[in-house]
Amino acid sequence: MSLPIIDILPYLEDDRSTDNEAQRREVAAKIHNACVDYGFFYLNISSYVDPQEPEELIALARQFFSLPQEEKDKISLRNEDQARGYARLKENVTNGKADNHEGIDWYRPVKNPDKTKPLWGENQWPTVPTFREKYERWVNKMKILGVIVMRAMADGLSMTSEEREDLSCQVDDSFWVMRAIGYPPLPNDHDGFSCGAHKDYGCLTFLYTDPTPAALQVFTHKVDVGSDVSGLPAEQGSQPGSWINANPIPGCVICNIGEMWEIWTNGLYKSTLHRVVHRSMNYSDIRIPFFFEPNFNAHVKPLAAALRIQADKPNPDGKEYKPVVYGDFLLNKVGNNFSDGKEKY
Ligand SMILES: O=C(O)CCC(=O)C(=O)O
Ligand SMILES: [Fe+2]
Repeated sequence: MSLPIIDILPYLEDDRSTDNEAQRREVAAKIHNACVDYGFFYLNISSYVDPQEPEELIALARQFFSLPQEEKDKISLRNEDQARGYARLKENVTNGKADNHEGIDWYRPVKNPDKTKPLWGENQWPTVPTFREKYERWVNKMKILGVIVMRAMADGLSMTSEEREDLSCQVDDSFWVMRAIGYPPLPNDHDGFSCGAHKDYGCLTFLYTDPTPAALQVFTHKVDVGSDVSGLPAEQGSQPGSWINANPIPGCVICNIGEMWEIWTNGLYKSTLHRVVHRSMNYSDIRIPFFFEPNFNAHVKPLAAALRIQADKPNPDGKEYKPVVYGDFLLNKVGNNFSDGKEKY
């Protein structure tokens, strides 16, 4: 069983011929179905980026992670707002357990930075030559891709042009996050995870990775797919379903939706649990997710278009989704992610 593969090409083209319209409708429908069924899909972006470009980013991150610890600590997030910068191995915590990874996070720059305020500091960059310019170029491309995929998703929900405009105003100044992660292999007798099961909290994640297989695992509610993952703790509580591997596919990023999409669609699209287990190899697995998020002050609430769909087919779990301001939701989340918890704020 593999997640759907969707080529974004028709949404990149400027021509609005009848052919292109039909292709766009097909892409929008595929994304809609993937979001209802899995909350995850492969997005083929080979006509949007040169495949060499993300490979260079992986090589640059590998170069940084192989530096001596004290070099890496020079850009520690502890110098800044506790979020922007380098986090050592096991400094990040998911579900109360230390993750077996190190990483660097960069967020959308803010006006009047103040590192005493959560998330409001400045980004820190490795001195590895060309690192910053190449990552910044990728961030710009992924931001544009985010807007393009949002347009396709609005079409997939049959939104009116006014509704589309209203949604695009919630993401036109995305409070994005770029992350480079290094996962050293888990020791064979280790019962934990490289990154514990979690949902992403924002809007859209575009994940590019080195070719290491069997690292990212995705939880699917479908019970009729044989799980290709065994011998690990359940982590999903009592929910029925299976964990499946999401191996990298050349030319694609792995795309998943975060909790904001769950609210926008009143639970029609589910933000999906995923986790990383990297073992049995003798090298670090390098992975570079980009998180396309709503604006910091976006008011996120169930969209009329999703409620129209649900009028025919109500949300089976009957849960009521409450509106949130994205920035407030984010501040609450990041406070929970590091070893010393909320106290640092
Ligand atoms: O490294 C991966 O494959 C996934 C990382 C991830 O889920 C995250 O950073 O939110
Ligand atoms: Fe994630």
